[in-house]
Amino acid sequence: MRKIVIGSRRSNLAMTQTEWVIEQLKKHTKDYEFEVKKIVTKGDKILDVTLSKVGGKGLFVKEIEQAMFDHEIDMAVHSMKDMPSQLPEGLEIACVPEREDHRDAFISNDHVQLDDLKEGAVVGTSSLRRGAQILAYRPDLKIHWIRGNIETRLRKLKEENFDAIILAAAGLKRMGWSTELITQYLEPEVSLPAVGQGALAIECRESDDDLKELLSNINDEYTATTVSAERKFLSMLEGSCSVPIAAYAIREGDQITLTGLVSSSDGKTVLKTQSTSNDPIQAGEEVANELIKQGAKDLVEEAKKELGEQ
Ligand SMILES: NCc1[nH]cc(CCC(=O)O)c1CC(=O)O
Repeated sequence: MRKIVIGSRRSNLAMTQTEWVIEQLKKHTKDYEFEVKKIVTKGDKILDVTLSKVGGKGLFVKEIEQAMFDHEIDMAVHSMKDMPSQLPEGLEIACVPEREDHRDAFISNDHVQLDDLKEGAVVGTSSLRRGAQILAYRPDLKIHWIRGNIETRLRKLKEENFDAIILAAAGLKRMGWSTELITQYLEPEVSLPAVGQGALAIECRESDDDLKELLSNINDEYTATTVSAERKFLSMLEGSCSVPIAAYAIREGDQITLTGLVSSSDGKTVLKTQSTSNDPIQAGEEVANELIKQGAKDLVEEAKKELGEQ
């Protein structure tokens, strides 16, 4: 009997996601045992600055990937949206289970709806993407940065000077938190989600054929296809963790429709477009190329310059 060692970040969300994957895998096999090994990543240690300033996405996965190369662990369960678009040689996303809710969740004190927040109200988020889209929708609001895990942010909403915060609905649902906590779901028309939001990425060594076969049992075709369109879009806008970027794809029949967005942090310039194709990669390329034509790379360059100056 082979033992599969799974690396996980230590946060409650990461552990819950890892335990969920183990439960799913156990439905398909009795030939494996599973062990979870907690790994602290740089992203878990740096909590006082916005992610874009400390190096963006790779932060939550690097140490975990190293442990895979070192055979200390065999696989890892990540939030898809924390995954860089390029994986290191030798590792792969072996499966993508069914996506949880893709939407952002708006949570306010006293359950005041976004449209009803008083002028100048303060919304807490650590995401450039959420901040920019909220400002595009309600330019009068103030965005204040808030970091920490889900529990910390909910506590800060009550204890600090925030009128509302925005979190991924998926995280709250996975953790089994009451959805009554959520004042309002923000549909993609208001807040287009992060690439891969609500989906998981299960990563392992490319050479581990037995494990890959086991993992294929919990792959969800629909999620894998739509997320691949979103990630192709992301990969074509390099350096984009310094700029608000969002994408969400759906599939109807064999047609994939991808919506992509790149904007300035203040929400004043928003580039957004949509493309439909039966090939997710083509949809990703078309949306990226159209936004590049509209000036997306200039927005990325401007944002990088601003970050450098701070
Ligand atoms: N960046 C942190 C992170 N990574 C994944 C989730 C939530 C779950 C998901 O989107 O899959 C969160 C928290 C949040 O954005 O509120």
